[in-house]
Amino acid sequence: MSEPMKTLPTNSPYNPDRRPVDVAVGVLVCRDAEGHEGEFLLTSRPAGKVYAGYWEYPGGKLEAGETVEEALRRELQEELGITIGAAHPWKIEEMDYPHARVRLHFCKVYDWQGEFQMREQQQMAWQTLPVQVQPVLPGTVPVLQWFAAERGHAGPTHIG
Ligand SMILES: Nc1nc2c([nH]c(=O)n2[C@H]2C[C@H](O)[C@@H](COP(=O)(O)OP(=O)(O)OP(=O)(O)O)O2)c(=O)[nH]1
Repeated sequence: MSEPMKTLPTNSPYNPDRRPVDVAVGVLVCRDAEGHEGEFLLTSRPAGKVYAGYWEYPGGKLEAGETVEEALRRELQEELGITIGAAHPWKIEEMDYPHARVRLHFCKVYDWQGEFQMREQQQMAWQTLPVQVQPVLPGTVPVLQWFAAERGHAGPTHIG
């Protein structure tokens, strides 16, 4: 008699078929009068979350029925106290972490209103290449490489 087929839980890190969780990520970028892009915002992951203290772009998981832009607007209001203008879809990247498989929807944001408030006791840092804060979340590294390609930046994208 054949063995019964063993199935892994959908979210098991050992299950290659586990479904990715969609995450809306905001890349806030400053532009000069000519439209050239400069500093971008990184925030540290709050205590109590996986990868606490690692630097990333602000954002979070989509809730049921939300679009990426709606989720981003909600997350940045909740985490930073700012109201964003348009979110410009930039890149989509999947990352397979031990804790979850995520599909990251990176959007550039050029306009926002309000004072920044660290509502989750996180830290914020305006950065350019090479990024000086560390450690950087693995899912953040590709973004720095996209910036490097756009900006013709040679050499390391971050320290550490
Ligand atoms: N916010 C954000 N998350 C990222 C980035 N890169 C990256 O791999 N991730 C991963 C880390 C997490 O596994 C996931 C985001 O989940 P999260 O826990 O921060 O989202 P959330 O704010 O909705 O958290 P929670 O309500 O479930 O506590 O995406 C990034 O640049 N920004």
